[in-house]
Amino acid sequence: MISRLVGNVSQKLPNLFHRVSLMMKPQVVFVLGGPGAGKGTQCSKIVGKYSFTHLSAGDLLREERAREGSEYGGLIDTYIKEGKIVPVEITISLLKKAMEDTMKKDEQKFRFLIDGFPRNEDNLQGWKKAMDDNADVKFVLFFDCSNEVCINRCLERGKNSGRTDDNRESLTKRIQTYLQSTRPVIDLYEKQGKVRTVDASRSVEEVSTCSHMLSLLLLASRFWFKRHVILF
Ligand SMILES: Nc1ccn([C@H]2C[C@H](O)[C@@H](COP(=O)(O)OP(=O)(O)OP(=O)(O)O)O2)c(=O)n1
Ligand SMILES: Nc1nc2c(ncn2[C@@H]2O[C@H](COP(=O)(O)OP(=O)(O)O)[C@@H](O)[C@H]2O)c(=O)[nH]1
Ligand SMILES: [Mg+2]
Repeated sequence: MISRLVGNVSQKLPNLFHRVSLMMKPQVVFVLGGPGAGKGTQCSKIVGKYSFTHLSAGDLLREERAREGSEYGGLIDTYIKEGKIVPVEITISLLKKAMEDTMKKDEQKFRFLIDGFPRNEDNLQGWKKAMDDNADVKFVLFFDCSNEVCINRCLERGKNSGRTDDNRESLTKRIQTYLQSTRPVIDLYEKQGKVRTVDASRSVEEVSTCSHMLSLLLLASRFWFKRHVILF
């Protein structure tokens, strides 16, 4: 009986191992805050200091919009101009690919700052479905400042950014989307004790040297170790 069982298992093992592979498990910080709160600026500075890879959901969507032959270009364009959030299936596939490509190139690059995601309930559910088992969300870095500061910064940025949404009309909608859709996501993580708030109303220099933020990231880059997930 036992030998028959062992025989059966050993016959199946090569097949099983053939299909099993190990993948690095990304360690993730979500970076959230209003439009113009400084997410992109501060992420670039963090990347210069610590071993994180910065992925901006907005940048990935803009790249996809510009990619020749993209089947989603038109849809992304409309959503961005309207200040609405693109359906998560598109955003998550771009994020997943960017993470996989980064880790394939360099095994040590498993710590990610994901900026501008999850922005609404749809984003959150999409992440849970596709990524909850495949990545660890360590905390949410929340750049907090008033709507007025956000709007003024984006209008200032709009003078040179060439972005189709840095104008008053799009900004009014973006702020509304932020308040109605993104704040509830931040509140949800707050209830789980996962939000680390940074006062983003100060100067770029002051925010980037904020000791609270730096100590969190220093700890992360020293003590988050490489982990694997088994894929069948
Ligand atoms: N998860 C996301 C992130 C972004 N976007 C789209 C809608 C956003 O209005 C636009 C720009 O996002 P960015 O994060 O690049 O924009 P900002 O950095 O200016 O921040 P914010 O949109 O918070 O304004 O991209 C989206 O649909 N889904
Ligand atoms: N005062 C101040 N301005 C900032 C800060 N971070 C960014 N900015 C300015 O605000 C604008 C928006 O910054 P960005 O990083 O694109 O914000 P995001 O929309 O949150 O990604 C830029 O033009 C920056 O020059 C900050 O910490 N303090
Ligand atoms: Mg940005």
